[in-house]
This record gives sequence, structure tokens and C-alpha cells, in this order.
Amino acid sequence: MAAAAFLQPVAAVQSNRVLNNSGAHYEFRNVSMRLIPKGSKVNIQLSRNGTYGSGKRNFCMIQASASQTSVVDPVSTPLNNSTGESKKKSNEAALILVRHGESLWNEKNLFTGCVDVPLTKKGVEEAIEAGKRISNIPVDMIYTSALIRAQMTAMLAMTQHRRRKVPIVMHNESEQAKSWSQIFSEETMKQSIPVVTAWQLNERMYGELQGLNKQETADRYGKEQVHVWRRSYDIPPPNGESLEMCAKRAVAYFEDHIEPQLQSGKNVMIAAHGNSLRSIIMYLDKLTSQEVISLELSTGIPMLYIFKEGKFMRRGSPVAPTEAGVYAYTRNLARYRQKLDEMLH
Ligand SMILES: O=C(O)[C@@H](CO)OP(=O)(O)O
Repeated sequence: MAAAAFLQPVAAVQSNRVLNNSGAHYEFRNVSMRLIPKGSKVNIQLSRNGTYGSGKRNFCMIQASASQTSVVDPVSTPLNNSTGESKKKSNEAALILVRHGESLWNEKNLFTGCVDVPLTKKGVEEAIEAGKRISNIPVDMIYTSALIRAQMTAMLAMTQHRRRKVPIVMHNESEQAKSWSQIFSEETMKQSIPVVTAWQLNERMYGELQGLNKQETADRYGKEQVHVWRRSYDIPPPNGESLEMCAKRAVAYFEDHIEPQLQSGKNVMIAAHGNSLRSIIMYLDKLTSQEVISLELSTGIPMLYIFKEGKFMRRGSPVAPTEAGVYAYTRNLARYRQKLDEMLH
């Protein structure tokens, strides 16, 4: 099947029933399909009571064939197997951490926490700048929080990547969402980067401070008290999460979901928040609770780690996409950079 494929909402098809080989009818509910140009063949997958089968029928400009396709899950399928761009002979991978760009509530100096606000224009520019800095570093998987400011940052950053892969948000929240967002072209899959969103990477929940102005809160409760709420390790703000509580869920997620990807040689970018990233950095750099409270992260500045032989090595922030030093960190990064240059010049 050579033609470019794309997903089509089921509702766009003219019938609400298809006929399978044995003459049985299936409702269109849970049908996933691959559309190709007129006259070509298309495979249809039917999901009925959890089982899959193949259907055959002419409708619109599609002719259905009896052959069956397998459902390809981009998260579990290695995306780099044909380009060889980040094949790991040694067990090594790049990890990029980036705090979201400035949000509308950063700009207004409001406690934000888990309130879902977007980036400002400056935040958009910061995200694009972050993308330029990492535009020569391989990215096979992206993890973001469930909040739009982190997701915008990841997406905007990837618009700058020289490899030009397309970040695609995975929707696993329901069987239907999963089935309706499937991709049916291996070629397209190879050119995609799965984006996994996880609430565990959210900013720490700021409780009753969310939406309050930081300066006004300091004027009202005292600078010291607000400093304790903002920067102590284990004292939570009223009805909110302490950094320790935030670290518990963010680090558990990192260990359970992200570290296995790095171990398998995938290069990962995480776009998240001041406090969820401080928690993860505390884990990566083995910081004490005293050390982590003085760690401040700027918005939109990517940080690079190399994961090798089970250890994380902090490599700082690439200051420019062409910064030679970054690519000298490992042979794989150097090779990737060289391949991009060859491909794109
Ligand atoms: O308001 C927030 O959610 C965070 C991040 O902007 O603030 P703080 O600097 O106090 O961690």
C-alpha cells in the first residue's frame, strides 16, 4: 500500500454498517480505517466485543479488501529502526529536561500550580528558542505533564528540530480514544514522535494559594511564611502539596515509565514544571532536600543528561544548536549530528 494514509473520522463514511466475508453486519462503532486514493484497496479493522476481523464492502470511493492489518502502537514500536539514527550499541541515551516557557500567570506573578494556563507570547518564543538549542539532539519519545503550558512548550520546541519528525499526542484515556488515534502507515510512524502526557509530571498543587498574587500573599502573610510555602522541602502550602509530595509522584513516574525507555536506548525529552523537574533533578543528581530547595529553573532552558550504564550524567544546557561541546559528549550524539548534516545539506 504505497499511498499516503491518513485517519478519517468514521462519521465521514456514508454507511453505518459494513459487511464481512460471512455476510454478518457490524455497526461502525469502533471501526478504524486507512483511507487511500480512489481505486486502491483498503484494510478495515472491526472491533466488536473486543475481537478484530476484516470486512469487505464498497462505499464512497473506498473498496474494502479482506486482508487484515495489525494495529500498530507507536509507543511500543521503536521509531528509529530504519534510520538507525539513534540505535544504541552501548546502552546509552539522551535525556532533555525543559521547564515550560513563561505562562500568563507567571507574567502576572500568580501562584499557578495545577491551574491549566497557556504560554504568553514570550513563553512561545522561549519554547521556540529551547527547540533551537536542542535541534541537533535526537528525540524518540516526549513526556509532558497534563498541563497545556508544558505541552505547548514541547510542541513548539519540536517545530525547530532539524530531523522534522512530528510529535503526536498519544490518547490512551479510553479504548475509543486509543482506537480513533491510531496510525496506519509504518512510514508515517517512523516520522512520528510519541508524546505521552502524564498528570504525575504536573506542577506541584499549590492548594489555596493557586490564583493568588505572590507579592500580595507575601505582604499579607509575611515574606518568611511565603518563602517556607514556596521553597521548603516538606512543608505544604495550605491544602496543597509540598515539594516532597510532588517528588513522590513525579519520581515514581520517572522510574516506572521514563527510565525504562532510556534503558532501552530511546532518547527522551520531558517538558514539565519548576517543581516536578526539581524533583526529578533531585533524583538524577542525588541532591539532598537541602540542596534541592535552592535549585531554581529558568523557563524554557533545556538541560541535557546522558544516561549511560545505568547512570545519569548532567551535561548542562546546550547554549546553541551548533555548540560543538554538546555533541562531543558521546559518540552517538556526534554521529547523529553528523547524519543530520549529511541529510540536510
Ligand atoms: O506558581 C507556581 O506554580 C510555581 C511555578 O511558577 O511557583 P514557584 O516559583 O513558587 O514554585
